Amino acid sequence: MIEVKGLTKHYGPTKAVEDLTFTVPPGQVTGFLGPNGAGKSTTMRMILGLDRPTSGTALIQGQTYHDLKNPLRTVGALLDAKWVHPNRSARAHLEWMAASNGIAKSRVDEVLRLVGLADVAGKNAGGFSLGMSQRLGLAGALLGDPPVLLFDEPVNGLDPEGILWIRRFMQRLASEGRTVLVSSHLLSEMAQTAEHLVVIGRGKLISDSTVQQFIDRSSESTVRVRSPQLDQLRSVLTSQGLTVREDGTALEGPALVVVGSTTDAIGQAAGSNGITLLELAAQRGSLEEAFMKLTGGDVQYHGEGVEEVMGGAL
Ligand SMILES: Nc1ncnc2c1ncn2[C@@H]1O[C@H](COP(=O)(O)OP(=O)(O)OP(=O)(O)O)[C@@H](O)[C@H]1O
Repeated sequence: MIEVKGLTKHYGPTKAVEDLTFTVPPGQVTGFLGPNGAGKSTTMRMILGLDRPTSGTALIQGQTYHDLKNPLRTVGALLDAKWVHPNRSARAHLEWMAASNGIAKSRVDEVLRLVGLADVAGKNAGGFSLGMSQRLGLAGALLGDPPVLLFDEPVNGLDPEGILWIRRFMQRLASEGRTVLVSSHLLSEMAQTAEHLVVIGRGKLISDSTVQQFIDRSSESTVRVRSPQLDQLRSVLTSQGLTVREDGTALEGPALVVVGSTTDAIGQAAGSNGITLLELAAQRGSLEEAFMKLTGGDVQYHGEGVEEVMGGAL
């Protein structure tokens, strides 16, 4: 379990992380989501004792990182896959890590097998593709068989096969009862990977819920309706207290968009008032819209490029 309480980090005038409080429970993948510059890496670095908080605390299994007696046996992390020594083989790299942390050499072959690198264990890690480097990073994180794992943007730059592999691997680690925190700026990716979602923007907590709750709460459900008696239908619906908008995008003729109702309720209301319906369709806001709506005001890089940053991300 990871417990973050009032965590704050200021770099001069930059408030990278501001009073963050959330808990990462074991047994499920928790997505840590936010646009670029939201403060995800800074938060993870503070959890791992690599950055000192301005205030607040981050506990791993009830202790700060610095108080852990056997850090590698308690928490594993994948922050930057390319930090391995370029002239070392994958096995030599892991053996060096194991030796400096009092971990048995036999564990090295175990983790190489776990991440599917057993066949290339003797090859220079410097020549590894990004996907293989990520696997080696994972092997390093798993050396101490830790109950807590942190991954910072692990699928960045990977091909679809690599993404699928990492996603399944994280889910497997969680199903073994481990605490898995994985950061991403991709809501669509997190929706397929995580069960629990902590969303931040500009260093502040925006949402802490299940992925489904986040989607349900933030993406607006509407019903689109067409009728030859549109004015009559509008007054019936507004008299029931519903919010009704014109649908300007309709090619087939005028249509209404009704907020906060269901196709059943609207169909009944139309029927009991003798109104003919030509179309009655439930519409769900997309995940992308939900994320934009919630973090839109919190995107750090306004102005030029924001379309690219967000559009490319989602
Ligand atoms: N060492 C530092 N010195 C000054 N400012 C920093 C430092 N590290 C991070 N920041 C600033 O803190 C903010 C949060 O950065 P951080 O890297 O944690 O965000 P992030 O959500 O991980 O984004 P990304 O996905 O782009 O890495 C940004 O404004 C960043 O410029």
